[in-house]
Amino acid sequence: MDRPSFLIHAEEAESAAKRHGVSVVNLLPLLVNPAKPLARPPISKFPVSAVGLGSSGRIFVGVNVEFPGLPLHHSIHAEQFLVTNLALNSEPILRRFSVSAAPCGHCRQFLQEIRDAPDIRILITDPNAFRDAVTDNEDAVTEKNDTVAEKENAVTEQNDTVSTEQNDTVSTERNDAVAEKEDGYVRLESILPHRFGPDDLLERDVPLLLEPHDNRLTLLGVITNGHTDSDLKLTALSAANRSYAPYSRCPSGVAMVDCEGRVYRGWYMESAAYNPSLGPVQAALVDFVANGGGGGGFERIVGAVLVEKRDAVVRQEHTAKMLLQVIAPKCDFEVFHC
Ligand SMILES: O=c1ccn([C@H]2C[C@H](O)[C@@H](CO)O2)c(=O)[nH]1
Ligand SMILES: [Zn+2]
Repeated sequence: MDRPSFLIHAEEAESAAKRHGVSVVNLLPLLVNPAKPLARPPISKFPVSAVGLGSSGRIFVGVNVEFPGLPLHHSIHAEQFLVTNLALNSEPILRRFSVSAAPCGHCRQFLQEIRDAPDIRILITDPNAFRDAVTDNEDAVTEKNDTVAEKENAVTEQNDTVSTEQNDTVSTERNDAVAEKEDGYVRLESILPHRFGPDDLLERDVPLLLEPHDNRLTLLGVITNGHTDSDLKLTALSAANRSYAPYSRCPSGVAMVDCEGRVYRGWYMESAAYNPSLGPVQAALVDFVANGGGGGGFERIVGAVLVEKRDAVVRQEHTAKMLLQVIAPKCDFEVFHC
C-alpha cells in the first residue's frame, strides 16, 4: 500500500478498495500504517495516524503534529487533525475511522462535538489496545450488577420491575459490545460512556462542529495599510465566519501564507469541556501540513493574520503570536478585529 494523501476522493477510495479486494470500510485500517510517515512527532518520535470515512465517501487522514520549543498541550493529535481535515473540506459527518493507537481521553472528548458522536465507529489497529478489554468488560458488568443489586435493595419494596429492567439492560449492552467487535469497529459510546457533550450546554438545533456555520462577522474600522495583505485578511475573516465557538461565542480564524505564496486557513473549534478546544493557528497548521508543498517545515510560513472579536472574552491573539514566533520566527503576524 502506497503512502496515502490527506484527502482521497470517493471514486479513488472505491477503486483502491477494489484493487485490494476489500470494502472501503475495510480499506481504512489498511491505510493506517502507510499514513504514519505523514506524522510530525519530533518530540515523542511516536507517529499516530487516523484514517476516516466521511458521509460523502471521501477518506480523510489525520496525523499527530508536535512543536519543539512549545509546551506539550499545543500538540495536535491525529484524531483532532482528522476532524479538522473534515471541517476544512466541508464534510458534515464522520462515520468511522481507524487509528493506530487507542484514542486518548482528550480526543474521545473532542469527538463529542460531532453530530451523533456516540455512533462513530472506531477501529484501533494497535493489537495491544484491547488487551484489558475482556477483563474490563467483565468488571464493568460485575460493577454494574453490583450497582443494580444495591439499587435493588433500595427499591425492592417500592418496585420489583425496575430491577428486572435494569438487569435486562446490562445483558443487552454486553451483547452489543461483543457484536460490534466482530467487524473490528467499536462505537465511540462504548469507549466513552456517560458522555459530557454539546447536549449538556446547547440547544439541540445549534449547528455542531462539522455542520455549516456562518458567524456573520465583518471587519471593524477602515483597514489602512491594505494592499498586498488584504487577501490574507479576507481569508482569515471567512475562516472566522466558519469557526465553531458555541460555548464562548468568540469565533476566530487564521490565514497564513508560505514563502511560495500559498495560502492556508483554519478556524477555532471549541469543546463543551473547554480544554480539548483547537486554536485557529493549529487548525491552519493542519491545512499547511495537509497541503503544504511536500512536507516543508513551519519556518516556510512568512505571514499570518488572525481575525477575532475585539472585546472577546476568549482571545487567541497572545497564544497565536507566541506559537507562531516559536515555529516560524520570520512570520509577520497581524491581528484584525471584527
Ligand atoms: O489520542 C492520541 C494520543 C496521542 N497522540 C499523539 C500525541 C503526541 O504527539 C504523541 C504522544 O502522546 O501521540 C495522538 O495523536 N492521539
Ligand atoms: Zn488524543
